[in-house]
Amino acid sequence: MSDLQTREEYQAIAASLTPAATAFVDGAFRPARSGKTFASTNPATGETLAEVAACQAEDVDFAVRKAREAFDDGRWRCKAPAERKDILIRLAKLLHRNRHELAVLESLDSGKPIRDCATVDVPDTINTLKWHAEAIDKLYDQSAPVGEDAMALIVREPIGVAACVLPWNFPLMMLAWKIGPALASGCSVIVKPAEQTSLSALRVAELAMEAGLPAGVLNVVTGDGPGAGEPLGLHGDVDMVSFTGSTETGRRFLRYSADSNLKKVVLECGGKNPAIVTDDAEDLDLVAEHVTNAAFWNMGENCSATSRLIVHEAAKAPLMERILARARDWRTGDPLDPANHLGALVDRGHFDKVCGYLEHGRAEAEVVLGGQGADGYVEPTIFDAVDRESRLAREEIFGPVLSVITVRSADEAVTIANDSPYGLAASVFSANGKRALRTARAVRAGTVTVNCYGEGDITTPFGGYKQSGFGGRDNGLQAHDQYTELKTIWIDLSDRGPTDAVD
Ligand SMILES: NC(=O)C1=CN([C@@H]2O[C@H](COP(=O)(O)OP(=O)(O)OC[C@H]3O[C@@H](n4cnc5c(N)ncnc54)[C@H](OP(=O)(O)O)[C@@H]3O)[C@@H](O)[C@H]2O)C=CC1
Ligand SMILES: CCCCCC/C=C/C(=O)O
Repeated sequence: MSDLQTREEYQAIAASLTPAATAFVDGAFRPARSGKTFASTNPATGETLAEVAACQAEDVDFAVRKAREAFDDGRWRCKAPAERKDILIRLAKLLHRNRHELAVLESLDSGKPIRDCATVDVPDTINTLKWHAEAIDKLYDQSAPVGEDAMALIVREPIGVAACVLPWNFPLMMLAWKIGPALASGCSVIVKPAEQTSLSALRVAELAMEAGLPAGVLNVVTGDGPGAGEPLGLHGDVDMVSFTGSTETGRRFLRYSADSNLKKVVLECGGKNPAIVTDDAEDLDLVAEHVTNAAFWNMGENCSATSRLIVHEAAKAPLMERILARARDWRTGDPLDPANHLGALVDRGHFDKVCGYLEHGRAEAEVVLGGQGADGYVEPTIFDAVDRESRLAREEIFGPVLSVITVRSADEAVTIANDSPYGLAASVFSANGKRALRTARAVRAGTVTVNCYGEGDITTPFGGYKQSGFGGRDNGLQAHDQYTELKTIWIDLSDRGPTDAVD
């Protein structure tokens, strides 16, 4: 049964909110030392939701010190695994109890439609934390096959202080994708939310304390990239950074690491994700449903959104007819109205950027749907006859914009799909199983879905090839690799005495 409330109920929740807006460090809300703040606004109305602490290097330094103390004295990492599991499960339960409030906070702060916040973002956040919590006391270390005269243990240890730098498109979900495995691994964590969307992370940190997480283990430093993100990236006592955002900023984190302590860096960056539809694709209604969802869900503000439809000329006309029919049904408007599929884009700067692409597309390609933005909203837009070399075909737009490229063979489709600096996600639609799988293997992307579109789920690793990703994966048990080091402990079991020679 749907957990959705009515628009009026969501409005009442919104009116009752007084979101915390300072940093959260060592178990307490704290303003930035400078006293500076910045406004967090509701992109749908322009209204200021909160004045958020603008943390800078000195605040970051304090947070790192507190996170390090918490790590070193073992208040979290040395707890019995079952006890850590219980605390994180308590947190998941608290999130569930506060799910409507969290969904509204997320929608107000980001412009995302409440229907998605309530049915995808918040449930996925809860499930992610629960899943990693459940794993804590079920993961075993290993012993290497080194023979009778020794025993070699391969043990996982938490890496230390982990910095999680978040984007604004899935503030809660990306928080959970990172703090879930980081806390499960025993790390201390410092979260840097995107400046547009700090509020839900602060609420989660507060609820984590209520769940029993020791002070200093989960900290949130609010602020912008240069003010708070850069000092985190450059800090000599941060052991790793897990980043989701643009490829350009991801590159900066590699430089920060090189210029400081060679901290581990894991990047989940942009995408220009193709959906390949071959001439033998069957059930075009289903294909249309997947493509529409993949392109326009979350206003296309999704690194794994389908932004290129690469379709065989034989399947194109009937498919486009079906996609258009569906996309026309997607309503855009007030994010707090559960009837709307698309809300507002995250802020004016991003809206202007997407509108720049629309203007370019109107001049370079054929508009078959939408093509205009107004007052912070962009309706589903489809451009046909897109030149594969054009900006529409190559650049990440991060809006509800689908570019259609027509091909004459599956090989041509794969060549175009791979002709991108990105390699995050792709989908292939073909009724011929062999061809579908061959194509899936030929596309260079971290996730390829066959005859469907999806992001996978918590059990499957998520990340990209090429400039879409670096250094590791979110989700799945593989996510724990980000936040752990492997240690080999070698024990001599031989009869050799201490004076026996070793060759
Ligand atoms: N892969 C993905 O999921 C995402 C991709 N993008 C893409 O990136 C484009 C730009 O969006 P934008 O918000 O600027 O994304 P960014 O990659 O710049 O932001 C992601 C995170 O990095 C932080 N950051 C920004 N600059 C720096 C810096 N110099 N040093 C350290 N940290 C920094 C941001 O902080 P702050 O925002 O507070 O400045 C935010 O927390 C979008 O249009 C979209 O194409 C955006 C978001 C997510
Ligand atoms: C229902 C799962 C949606 C996952 C979206 C993942 C996107 C990540 C990103 O844009 O960074």
